[in-house]
Amino acid sequence: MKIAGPIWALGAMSGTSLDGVDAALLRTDGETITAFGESDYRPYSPEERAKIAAALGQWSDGADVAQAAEMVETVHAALLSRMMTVDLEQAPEIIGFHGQTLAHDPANQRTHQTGDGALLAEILQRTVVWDFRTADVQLGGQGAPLAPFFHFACAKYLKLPAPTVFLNLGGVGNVTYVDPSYDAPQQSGALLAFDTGPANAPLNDLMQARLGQAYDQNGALATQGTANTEIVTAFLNHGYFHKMPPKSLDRDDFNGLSDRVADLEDADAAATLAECCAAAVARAMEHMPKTPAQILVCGGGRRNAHIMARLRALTGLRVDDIDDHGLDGDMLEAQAFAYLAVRVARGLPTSCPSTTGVAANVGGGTISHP
Ligand SMILES: Nc1ncnc2c1ncn2[C@@H]1O[C@H](COP(=O)(O)OP(=O)(O)OP(=O)(O)O)[C@@H](O)[C@H]1O
Ligand SMILES: CC(=O)N[C@H]1[C@@H]2OC[C@@H](O2)[C@@H](O)[C@@H]1O[C@H](C)C(=O)O
Repeated sequence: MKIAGPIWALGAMSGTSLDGVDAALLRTDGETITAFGESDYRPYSPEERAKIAAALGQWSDGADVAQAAEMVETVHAALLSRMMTVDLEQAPEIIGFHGQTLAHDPANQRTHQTGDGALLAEILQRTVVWDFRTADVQLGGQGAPLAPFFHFACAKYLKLPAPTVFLNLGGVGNVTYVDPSYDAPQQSGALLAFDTGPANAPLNDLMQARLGQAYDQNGALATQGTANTEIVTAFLNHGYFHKMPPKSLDRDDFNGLSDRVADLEDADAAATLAECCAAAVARAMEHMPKTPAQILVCGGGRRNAHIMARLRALTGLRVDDIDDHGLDGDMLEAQAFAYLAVRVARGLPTSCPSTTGVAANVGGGTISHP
């Protein structure tokens, strides 16, 4: 498809915290953000979440994966078709569909996002770009994170005057260092991106197992506890923290962490897991090329006041909720896949050596027309 100027694009992301699907409209030419549009969120029911959980870690199309795929496709089809008519002035010409990551193993050049974008193109009668990560891992990259090119565009949109770190606190945490003095994201020095470590996933698992709650609302439980320093120190000795970036994680790479807090009281266990999340981010800051002016936090974890306070204490930096700068911190990932869809359609790169460690710039993504 020919893209001569800015168009409306619709992006959808089903993240590693398994909470639901975000969808957002963005007007862009794949380089500059022209306007942010409507957005919506469709939470997964406990039964739907259980279907994904049953398929996590699987690579082949057995019964669990087939059930998860069908559910992910059905939920996306309903949400995206609603979004396509939410405002006719924002009718999208293209859709970026991430799908749901079930497994991620870049060392063996494989990553698995479930959900069939070709099927969605048929159902929605619109061009769908999907399978964004495979090309990158096949060329030796991490296949993640992919939001960094969009973070670069956001830095330009916000006219940020100095290097800034975008921090996403989802199930897993990831950072993008952006130097906005560069002209394009793929220029050497413009970006450095990688996953920091586990963020909300272990805390969510703890809350679900012990209290039947989806997450520690506002960090209320963690605030009442004391972090166990021995466990945090052992956590920081994990091999992942000794690797140089770019590097990425699977949701369950730190599964053992839950066992380590098994003997702690609820509040102390929550405080320990929150501390691990914040300490991993603080460790990540040691890799930044220059001290950033600020950390702008997006993703649901920015609502955990306890984690935000610990980030400020451990990094000594200004740590802001990105909403305070006029963006919607819940929708950055969905917007990112809208943005990346347009880039793929234009043949522009979506990752580069400093964002995924790939050997050369890559434009990942499969394009399916209806
Ligand atoms: N009010 C809140 N207080 C504390 N934590 C919250 C709050 N709201 C959301 N969260 C946390 O944020 C999580 C959702 O974050 P988000 O939607 O950014 O994750 P995701 O997109 O699934 O993950 P990823 O970025 O890893 O793909 C919830 O599972 C919860 O842990
Ligand atoms: C393999 C995979 O799905 N990774 C996710 C996950 O969730 C957060 C972090 O780990 C990040 O690396 C990535 O998602 C975001 C959207 C990204 O690619 O930028």
